[in-house]
Amino acid sequence: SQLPGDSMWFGLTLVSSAPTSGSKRGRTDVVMVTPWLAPVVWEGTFNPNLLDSIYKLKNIRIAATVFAVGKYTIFLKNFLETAEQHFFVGFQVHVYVFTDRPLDVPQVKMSAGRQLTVRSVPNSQRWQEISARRMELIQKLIEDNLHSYADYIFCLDVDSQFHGRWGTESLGGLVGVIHPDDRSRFPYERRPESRAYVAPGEGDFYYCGGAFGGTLEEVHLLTKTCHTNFIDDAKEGIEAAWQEESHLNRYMWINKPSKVLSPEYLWQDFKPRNPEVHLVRFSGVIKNYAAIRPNV
Ligand SMILES: CC(=O)N[C@H]1[C@@H](OP(=O)(O)OP(=O)(O)OC[C@H]2O[C@@H](n3ccc(=O)[nH]c3=O)[C@H](O)[C@@H]2O)O[C@H](CO)[C@H](O)[C@@H]1O
Ligand SMILES: [Mn+2]
Repeated sequence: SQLPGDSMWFGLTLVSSAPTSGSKRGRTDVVMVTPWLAPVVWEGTFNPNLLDSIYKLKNIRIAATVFAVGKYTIFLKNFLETAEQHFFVGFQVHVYVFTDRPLDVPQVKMSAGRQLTVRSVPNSQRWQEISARRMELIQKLIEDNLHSYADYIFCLDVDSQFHGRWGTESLGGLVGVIHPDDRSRFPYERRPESRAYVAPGEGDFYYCGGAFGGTLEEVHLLTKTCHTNFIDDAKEGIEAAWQEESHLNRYMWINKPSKVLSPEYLWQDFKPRNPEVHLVRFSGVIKNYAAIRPNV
């Protein structure tokens, strides 16, 4: 069977007229590849139909984790409904909702091939702990034989919604999302005592804690390492500036992601769209921190 491609891509055009400026598939205004040769995914740099047809043949299964502890259950409905519209549409998707309020998980109609599982987790009096503990629980989920049910996994913040396609173009071994804020505004953990330490001048991108993924093996190693380092830090009385996000950034500095997703994959609703962002696919919703978090 023939794959829906763009024949211009094949043959000698690779040499003479590489599809960059002006073409559907290429951008000159943004970085499209990292210095370690991982693609950076932007709208206009890939052919969605071609990618889908490749992965359809592989019959892939995608797991997604989302945590809704305490009042954060209010975000679930919108998250799940928009995921139905935009997240790996047409593929096998298994969403794992972690919550302390299973009765508050809304009934959202899911298409064939898609399902939802609720897992109970304890509450906590500190949002920092709720956020950080995700690493341990994702690690355990993968260890609990997730290999029988999924090939790839994405771990997402619940206080967010989909607006545009998030699909096969995002697949890779280890996948990070570039934070929408200027890196200088989001410092890495700078205390050398912390296992999340990133020295001045180090760091490639500042990655989001609110979205990452990859193969089960890679995400298992990431979550296990971040969890262990977070706990070992805690034993010495230190908590990284942005909890597990700091540890994730340290991890991805040492272990380079094989694919990097542009800030299209986690924008913020309160933030005006930057000109290089042609499409917001997923974004954090505006929230009243004081009203929904258990502590300030
Ligand atoms: C967009 C983004 O990259 N956000 C990251 C950022 O802040 P955020 O301000 O986005 O953190 P947040 O309040 O959304 O907490 C992260 C996540 O933890 C869960 N949660 C949190 C509190 C609570 O009471 N109940 C609950 O369920 C929920 O899934 C939430 O989405 O920094 C955090 C670490 O400090 C995390 O790394 C977040 O992923
Ligand atoms: Mn969030």
